Amino acid sequence: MGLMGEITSAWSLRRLPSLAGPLPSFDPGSAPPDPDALFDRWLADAIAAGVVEPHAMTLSTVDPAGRPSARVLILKYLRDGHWAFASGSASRKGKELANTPWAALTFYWSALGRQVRVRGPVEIADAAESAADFLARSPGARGGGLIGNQSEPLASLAERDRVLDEASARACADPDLVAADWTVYWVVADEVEFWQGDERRRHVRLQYTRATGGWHRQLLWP
Ligand SMILES: Cc1cc2nc3c(=O)[nH]c(=O)nc-3n(C[C@H](O)[C@H](O)[C@H](O)COP(=O)(O)O)c2cc1C
Repeated sequence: MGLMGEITSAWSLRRLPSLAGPLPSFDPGSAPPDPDALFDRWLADAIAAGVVEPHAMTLSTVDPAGRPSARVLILKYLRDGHWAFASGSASRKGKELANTPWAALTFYWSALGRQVRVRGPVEIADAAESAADFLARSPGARGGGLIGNQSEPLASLAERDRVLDEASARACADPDLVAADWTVYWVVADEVEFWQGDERRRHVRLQYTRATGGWHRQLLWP
């Protein structure tokens, strides 16, 4: 092991507070029967608490050997237990999902001490839905998507800027141009867990699992 950084030393890390609060309480008895409704309520609370990018979430996927990788993405849609994000299918995540169409999503809103975990199989939206999502993006974001080589090695930042400028100009010139590999992915949740942290470590975990005709609710040990 090399020299440790001052802040990343075990001593310093232990001194950084976590779940210090004050944190809101969560009464699982008042939770709605449907996890989408509870997520909607918690997202509204996160926005009201001033959480920056409350719709950012960690997407976890696995490679063919079962090795996980994770990265942050934006939640694009939530409909009827289906959670969507958008990305290029040629990216690392796209390749991993093509091989193993399962994913986990994790939200964390530190101001509220709340975490939401979602897991399920992944379905690919039809081409029209992915195209509509792409066309709703800003010209700059469409330019990035048009390049279509996310996760590939890059020679230099100058090359990034040159190719991005050229692609953004194409996106501006043709507002109907759609990136060939742009894909909306739907995680069909079979599990959604709501975790409310507590300063005295009396955390509340409420897990919803998909059951025939609705959702089963279960408390879990924290
Ligand atoms: C706040 C935030 C939002 C992001 N949103 C997206 C997104 O919606 N789609 C996307 O493809 N990448 C997004 N990224 C970039 C990803 O984290 C990641 O770098 C990229 O998708 C490549 O991942 P991969 O190589 O595992 O495929 C976002 C990053 C951050 C920090």
